[in-house]
Amino acid sequence: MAEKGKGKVEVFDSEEELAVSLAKYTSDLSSKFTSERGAFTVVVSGGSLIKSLRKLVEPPYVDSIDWSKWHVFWVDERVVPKDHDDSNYKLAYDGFLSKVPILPGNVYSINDALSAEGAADDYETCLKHLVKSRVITTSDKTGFPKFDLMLLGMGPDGHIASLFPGHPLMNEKEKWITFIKDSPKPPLERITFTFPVINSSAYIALVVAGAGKAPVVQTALRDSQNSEKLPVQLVSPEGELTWFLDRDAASKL
Ligand SMILES: O=C(O)[C@H](O)[C@@H](O)[C@H](O)[C@H](O)COP(=O)(O)O
Repeated sequence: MAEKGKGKVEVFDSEEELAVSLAKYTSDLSSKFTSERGAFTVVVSGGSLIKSLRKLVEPPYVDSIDWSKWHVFWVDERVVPKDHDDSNYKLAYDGFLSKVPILPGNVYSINDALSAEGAADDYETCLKHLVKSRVITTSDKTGFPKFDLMLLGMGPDGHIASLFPGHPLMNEKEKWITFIKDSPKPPLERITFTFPVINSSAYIALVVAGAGKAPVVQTALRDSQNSEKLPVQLVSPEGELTWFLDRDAASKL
């Protein structure tokens, strides 16, 4: 099922099948970017996405992917110590990163000794260095950093990253990374990529499973008339957008 302007929509009978297909998609893009430019920049969210990446750490992908070329980033991170249960770094490390030979120096986690403002600035500075050294490419169109692949979850309210419905951060046009101190989803303090960076991506996968998200999937993919757009409706990458939905999440389409 293809939806003009809203990306490609893939619906799977189960979350298990979704996870199998997501692993193949990610592995294919890893091969493409690794051979084209010797690096693969991958941005992950927190939440249930990490569990849906579980097939990547199993054969055949665990052995066939050239993990040494991966550079891993977080689209959003909670401002907590890295060993805290709320940390998106810890979630990804425990469920994914600790199981594959990605170089520790290629894992770009938040500086957890800083305030939210400080951590956002520090992360943006880190990205600027990586753009300079061409690990991260730049969009010719927007001048913002262009990541090879963003793997994003979506909340039941339609938020992506830490960009929440109706929040002024949705309108940030200049900063690459910003911070929030009044997140409606706990914990309160987070840093997040902004829309200009998210939408400069070469590939974005929106990974959504479960019946609880069916109403917002319906709004995002069927109802373009609502005047105030949800964050997920503003995801519109320069490159390709693919929705990975399980049957429950797609049940209202
Ligand atoms: O820090 C976070 O909360 C996550 O990074 C967030 O952006 C996540 O992707 C969505 O909230 C969806 O989370 P679920 O998949 O768990 O609903």
